[in-house]
Amino acid sequence: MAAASPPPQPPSTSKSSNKRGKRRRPQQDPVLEGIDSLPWKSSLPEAEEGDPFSVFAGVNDFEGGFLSLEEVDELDYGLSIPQPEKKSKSKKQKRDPAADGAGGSVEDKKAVEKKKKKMKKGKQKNGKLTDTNEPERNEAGTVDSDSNGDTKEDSVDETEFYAWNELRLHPMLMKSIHRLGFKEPTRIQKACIPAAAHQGKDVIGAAETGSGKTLAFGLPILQRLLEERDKADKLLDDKGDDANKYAPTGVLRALIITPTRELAVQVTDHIKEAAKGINVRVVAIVGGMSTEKQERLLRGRPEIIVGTPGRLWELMSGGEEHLVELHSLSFFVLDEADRMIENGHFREVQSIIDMLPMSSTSTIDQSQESQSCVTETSLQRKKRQTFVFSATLALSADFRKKLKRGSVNSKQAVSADLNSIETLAERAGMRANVAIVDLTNASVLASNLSESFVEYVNDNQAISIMFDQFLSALEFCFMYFLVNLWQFV
Ligand SMILES: Nc1ncnc2c1ncn2[C@@H]1O[C@H](COP(=O)(O)OP(=O)(O)OP(=O)(O)O)[C@@H](O)[C@H]1O
Repeated sequence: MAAASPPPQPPSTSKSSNKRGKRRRPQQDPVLEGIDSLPWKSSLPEAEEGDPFSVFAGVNDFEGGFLSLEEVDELDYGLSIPQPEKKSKSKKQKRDPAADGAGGSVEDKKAVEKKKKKMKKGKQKNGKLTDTNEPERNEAGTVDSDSNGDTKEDSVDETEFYAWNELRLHPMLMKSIHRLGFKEPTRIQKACIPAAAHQGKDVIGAAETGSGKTLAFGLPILQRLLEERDKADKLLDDKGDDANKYAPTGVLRALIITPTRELAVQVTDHIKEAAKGINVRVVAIVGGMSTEKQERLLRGRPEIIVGTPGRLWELMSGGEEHLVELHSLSFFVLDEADRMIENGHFREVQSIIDMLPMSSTSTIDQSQESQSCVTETSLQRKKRQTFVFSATLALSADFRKKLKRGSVNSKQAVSADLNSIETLAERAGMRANVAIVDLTNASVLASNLSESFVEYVNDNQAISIMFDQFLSALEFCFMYFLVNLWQFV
């Protein structure tokens, strides 16, 4: 018997990294030889002998290694793969310049600038109100907000923004507005912000799509968080650590529900833009994204969450800690409430609302109903504001009366008719002194009609015309009577 030939030895790896990418193939196959002759580059770092990383990366052409089998989501798992220091010039130039950000060559930076300008132009063409400094999205569809956000403030002429003065927004928010280049508040913002931010009222706001509703509720939320921080800072000397309770951190402060994923991401980005430079975390929780990733985001304990009803309810009913600790929730917002109802999200929204801590009288019932929800005092409940925004609105004449009766009573009363914005508002515990701002075409038309009627009645000339017409009619009747007198006789 012939002696068994020794197993083929793997080639040395220390000589050339270029060899790594090549698999050994039968030399006689010309096609494969051609493929092998291509200038393959290794996607993995060169393995050193004795390097424990080699186990994963593979030390040679035969072993492969785990990491060569699949793409590793570096961002998700926090795994950083060391890159070889040397990079060929041609590879650099091929990279997407927009992905490079701050680093990169001068050419790259120029390309980024060009791309940004192009994007801005495209957006402005889309009409409606335009955001002059709209941020770029990251791979998750949200905006990377940096901590300073100071881009344009230095060159801002503040007098151009005087229209915002009457809204008395926090200086940090005014900085954001300067940066965004919004010279004046939109009508819905002008009407809603004073009631929501300074009078602490609930708000029902209705205005057409693209009218600036997001900031109409977004700015009051940020305003309150900033005011609380200022207060806590002032009290720090007197009260020490106790001052922190005026500005609780690490708890959910605002829950915003939107009917679609796209809208949730859009609202998140918009609020993030306004919150740039303010240490407030805003996170989108929507269907279609990995649950693990969202759970990770929630572990960061963001103050503001924008989400779609389905995914939010899935996490809440599963007892997700950050989402069920609602004792410090100060804002509950239903955005595009009309679409929420149309899209058949009613049950989920209703379930979420039922998790919210309610009035002091119902606190016990409520805590029994929703197992994992932390209860609160009536004082805290008073502090929660409810905002309902919509593009259309139809409220019944006795809406305020219904609210006065209270959400606890109405809970049973409305259960039969679930399908209306009113019902959602009532159920969410909206207060009777709610500010109702209806700027929809229907309401504008109605008010215009009544105005013209009032004008007509008050106008002397119009009255005299009516009187003349009345006399002519009387005259006509009299003549008719005379002409036909013989018949009467
Ligand atoms: N005061 C303002 N001045 C100029 N542009 C503004 C102002 N407020 C908001 N915008 C811009 O107007 C656009 C529309 O705003 P927003 O998305 O809030 O409207 P919306 O009423 O919520 O619309 P939708 O019903 O589609 O959600 C956005 O690009 C936003 O950046």
